[in-house]
Amino acid sequence: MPDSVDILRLESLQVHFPVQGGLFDRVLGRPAGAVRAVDGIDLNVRRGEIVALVGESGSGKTTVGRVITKLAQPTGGRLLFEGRDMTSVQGSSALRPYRNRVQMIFQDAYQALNPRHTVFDIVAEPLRSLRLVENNGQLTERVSEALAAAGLNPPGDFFARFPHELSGGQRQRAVIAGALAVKPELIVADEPVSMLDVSIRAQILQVLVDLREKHNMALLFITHDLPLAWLIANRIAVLYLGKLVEIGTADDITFNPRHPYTVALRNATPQIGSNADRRELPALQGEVPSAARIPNGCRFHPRCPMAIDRCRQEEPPAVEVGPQHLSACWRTGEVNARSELLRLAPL
Ligand SMILES: Nc1ncnc2c1ncn2[C@@H]1O[C@H](COP(=O)(O)OP(=O)(O)OP(=O)(O)O)[C@@H](O)[C@H]1O
Repeated sequence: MPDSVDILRLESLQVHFPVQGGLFDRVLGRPAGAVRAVDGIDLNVRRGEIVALVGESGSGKTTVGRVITKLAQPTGGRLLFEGRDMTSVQGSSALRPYRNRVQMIFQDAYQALNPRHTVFDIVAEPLRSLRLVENNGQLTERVSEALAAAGLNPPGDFFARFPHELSGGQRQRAVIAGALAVKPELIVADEPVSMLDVSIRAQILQVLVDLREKHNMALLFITHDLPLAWLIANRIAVLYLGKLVEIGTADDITFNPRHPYTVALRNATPQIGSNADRRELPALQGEVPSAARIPNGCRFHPRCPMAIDRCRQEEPPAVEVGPQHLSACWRTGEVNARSELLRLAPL
């Protein structure tokens, strides 16, 4: 079970990318805009906890992961690791201790692996560059340990292989081994199984769950797939256009959602629950609006069947709707009550 101690904390985190205005904007003196990829997020991850960050494409999930792993710099807010403010720490030597403790696993294992390096060199690379081993004996030991923990057994059989000699599942295991080699305390995994066959997904997820159980490692699991999030996570945070609209335990988010967007996401995945148990909200339709043009008021209102005038004008704050459960919706009480309105108003 996760500790009560936060290993990671995001406070009002913001990442805005400037966009160049068009010719007309410049002629008319209109200010250049911004893509508000991450627009004020508060989130904590406890030691030994798996938190899933769920949202549609373009909601800002990867950008959050890149900020946590210091691959992107926030434009506002704070990133705290074990209470220490890491927001403005930069430069490879200043970041070395942090990189020993926080690692990222990317979605596309093929791209993440250098095709000209052997599996041994791929897994050894962070150990060498972060100067975590003193001699070759130690290096071989740590590489073997990481390969075994990622399920590549016996490890020695994989040392001399190149990425093209591995199956898709083995490649993702090699990527995981590279992240594990440094024995991190937090891993950010960005859609780590979305490119794998269904039959292999469960095995890879099991590797991640085992790490939490054996090493009390924390995991931020980024996915667009709510059932997958429910399967693996202790808590789920639902992201919509750069803002968290709901956070709660995996069971609450999946079976007792209190935000219309979460209900719609859930209804878009027929494998959850029985038909009788599903909320009578039609599946989510329409595209996520651009993060360069975020609607006023509640950003979900143009797609929300429950929207009222207030939703078009005022942004709802996240309010507590149960233990460890927050929802940012003016009508959250009615979402819970399975109102007639949900049934009547089509998306
Ligand atoms: N470097 C950048 N410059 C400008 N806009 C960017 C940049 N990186 C991301 N964005 C924009 O920020 C928004 C969030 O992108 P992000 O990749 O974080 O979303 P995501 O939820 O991970 O999507 P996906 O699941 O498709 O990867 C998108 O509108 C994206 O186009």
